[in-house]
Amino acid sequence: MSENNTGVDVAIRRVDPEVPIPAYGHPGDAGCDLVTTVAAELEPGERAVLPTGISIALPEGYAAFVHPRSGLAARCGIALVNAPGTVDAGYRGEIKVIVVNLDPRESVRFERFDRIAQLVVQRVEQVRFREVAQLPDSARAEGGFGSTGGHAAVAGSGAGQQGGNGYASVVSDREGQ
Ligand SMILES: O=c1ccn([C@H]2C[C@H](O)[C@@H](COP(=O)(O)OP(=O)(O)OP(=O)(O)O)O2)c(=O)[nH]1
Ligand SMILES: [Mg+2]
Repeated sequence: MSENNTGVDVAIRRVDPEVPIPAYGHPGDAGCDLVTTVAAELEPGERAVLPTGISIALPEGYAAFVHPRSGLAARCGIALVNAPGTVDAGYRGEIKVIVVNLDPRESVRFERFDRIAQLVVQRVEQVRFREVAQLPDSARAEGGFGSTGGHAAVAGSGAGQQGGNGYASVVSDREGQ
């Protein structure tokens, strides 16, 4: 593990006194790994909220994002339900990681202090929304959701209700949830 002598100071408190302070694996890495402080076994399709043993105080104008680890995703099918999880600058609680086992057959076991996710700290802006009757023109305009083409075929996508872009559309009437 390399020392991080540059960058932004972030106050960290160990909720679990034995947890290692997160560190960047290599100079220039974007994320530092988070561990679980509890052992857990996830059956296929099961999810869990795992504690990391740390809380932090980010400076205003920053947020931290809890990202998946690609090795766990590729080897075991572990994903984060809410990826990337957002840690607000004002949050002083313990950072938690919402993992899910997407492997259709194998269960996955984590031991205490296994690395389960990575934390990426970034500057963020708060904006002022200024309502207008018409938005300024742009090259993309309202194109989205595959408008540039070249996407993979979806098996069975011929059936069901289709939007103008060829994707089945799911319309929810559950507003404001
Ligand atoms: O993966 C995550 C996501 C969030 N949090 C913490 C930090 C964050 O500041 C707080 C709230 O997260 P979020 O805003 O995503 O959740 P919410 O469901 O909107 O809760 P709230 O109403 O408290 O904002 O929970 C985590 O520890 N891990
Ligand atoms: Mg929120």
